[in-house]
Amino acid sequence: MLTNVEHIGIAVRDIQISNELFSKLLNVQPYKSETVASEGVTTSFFRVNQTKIELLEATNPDSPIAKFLEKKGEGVHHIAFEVDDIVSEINRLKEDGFTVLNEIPKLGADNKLVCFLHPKSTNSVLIELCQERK
Ligand SMILES: CC[C@H](C(=O)O)C(=O)SCCNC(=O)CCNC(=O)[C@H](O)C(C)(C)COP(=O)(O)OP(=O)(O)OC[C@H]1O[C@@H](n2cnc3c(N)ncnc32)[C@H](O)[C@@H]1OP(=O)(O)O
Ligand SMILES: [Co+2]
Repeated sequence: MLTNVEHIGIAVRDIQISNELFSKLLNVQPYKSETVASEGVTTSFFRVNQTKIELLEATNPDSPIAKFLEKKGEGVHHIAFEVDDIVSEINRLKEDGFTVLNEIPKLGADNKLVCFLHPKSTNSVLIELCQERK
């Protein structure tokens, strides 16, 4: 079951500049900055009531964020949903015809296990599923 929008991922060129912009916009400071080497990203997280904004800067040219920036520029990159049981959600979504990019959940930021659905199977919106790591 997808329970809520866990975060909205936004691709940015310079996370320091964007941290300042979003701190002003949201009137709150980021509560965390974290590099996820396996994804080639540095992130910062802002809490906005029950959801979060995740800013993402590429740490190398092969990063998905670098490719996204090249192709589409800065902007909304993905929507992440919280799930109670990521493995059963992966199985359900596969059965329902969605393309799961990593069938084995991987370590995400902010103490989550994550997977992604290919945008080609979700009306061109990159979807991430996140389960809190126990
Ligand atoms: C895990 C840490 C953190 C967290 O929250 O915990 C993160 O969120 S990390 C976020 C970065 N990691 C990822 O995005 C992993 C999943 N993404 C991928 O595997 C790729 O980026 C993929 C498959 C979505 C796209 O790969 P690539 O860019 O190499 O392929 P194409 O250029 O051929 O794109 C295929 C097709 O998809 C469109 N596209 C690409 N990215 C997006 C996007 N973010 N939203 C919507 N659509 C996207 C791209 O334009 C192509 O469409 P086409 O019509 O052919 O142009
Ligand atoms: Co994310």
